[in-house]
Amino acid sequence: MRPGWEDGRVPSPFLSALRGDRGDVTPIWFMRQAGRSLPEYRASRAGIDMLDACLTPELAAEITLQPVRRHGVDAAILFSDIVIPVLLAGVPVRIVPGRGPVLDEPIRTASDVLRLRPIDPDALAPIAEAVRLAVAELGDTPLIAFGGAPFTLASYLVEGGPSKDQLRARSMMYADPHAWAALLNWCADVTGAFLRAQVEAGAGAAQLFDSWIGSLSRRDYQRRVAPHSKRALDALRGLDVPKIHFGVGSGEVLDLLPGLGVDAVGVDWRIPLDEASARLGGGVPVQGNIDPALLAAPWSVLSAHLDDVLDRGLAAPAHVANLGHGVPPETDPGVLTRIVEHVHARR
Ligand SMILES: Cc1c2[nH]c(c1CCC(=O)O)Cc1[nH]c(c(CCC(=O)O)c1C)Cc1[nH]c(c(CCC(=O)O)c1C)Cc1[nH]c(c(C)c1CCC(=O)O)C2
Repeated sequence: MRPGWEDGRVPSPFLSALRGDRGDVTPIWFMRQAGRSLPEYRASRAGIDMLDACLTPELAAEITLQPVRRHGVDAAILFSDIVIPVLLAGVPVRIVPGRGPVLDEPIRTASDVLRLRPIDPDALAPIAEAVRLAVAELGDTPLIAFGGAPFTLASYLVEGGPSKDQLRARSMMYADPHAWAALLNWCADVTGAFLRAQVEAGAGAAQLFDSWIGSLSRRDYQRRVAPHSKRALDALRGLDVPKIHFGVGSGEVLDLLPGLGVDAVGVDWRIPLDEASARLGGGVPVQGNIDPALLAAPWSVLSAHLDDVLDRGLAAPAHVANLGHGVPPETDPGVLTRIVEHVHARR
């Protein structure tokens, strides 16, 4: 009998791929699959603030399930946000539609950092409950836990909102290295607690998102950021789930990422997967890297791109198909369903 079949459950192609086993079918899910591209999401969210929705377990679970029902993807990802643990640790943050997380009082000085408090584990109860509700409905489809990497979180905290090149955050790294290290440790600990709560409640895999990693030099990433990302992932110590690192613009640091202790690496659209796999040393499962810009292209153009991504993904031990970044809100959801069918039909 094949391992994993003993208990009568079908082994998940997604979890197998993260462990390095290439099955008959390439698994697929989409970053930001739960969101504005879905009419059922817009209906569920009508009149409800984004962060309130994340903290309402029944609603968060329902939104988590929507893309699985509609597209037949191989994994769900919890409907939540990277700033939820920041909010639950008592830092006022809101999400401005069309912009992203905003803080009216950014964290910029050593004394701002000193005022940050650890997260109270009880505050994570609504997250754990949302995970339990979603997992109960998902059956054999695994749920992905996620968190924001310390650098991406710190960038929002220091800048007070989204920024072009994270200059203020990168300046703090040199202007006050001690405050910087303390801030990144705090971010690692809150995001680590968020990840751990999701996995303890039943998530089957975990992904760390470092959306702003591409603004860092290799040297700064290695010395002043990567140890904190590792600290966040180390919060999952003792829990047997595969871990994925995803960063936007991470090409120059790709080879450093397996050193964080992850099982698989997500790749954005900028470098082809065969090149990414070579940079990773050839032994690491990859995830990605359909260019979101092609979602609006004619199907012949998009499907040729999908085939190219799948062919190049063969260079790695295993491949989880995904976009190179999140689903744009204006995406036609029918295109996403068609991509899932196309990827699943290829052998
Ligand atoms: C940087 C970042 C954030 N949040 C996240 C990241 C890392 C990944 C990335 O780079 O995209 C992570 C995130 N945010 C959300 C998820 C849910 C799971 C999923 O992928 O489906 C995940 C994994 C829901 C969300 N998070 C957000 C939405 C949109 C809220 C809405 O519908 O109004 C969703 C579905 C809000 C949000 N939150 C954030 C931004 C930039 C925005 C977009 C603001 C906007 O364009 O309106 C911060």
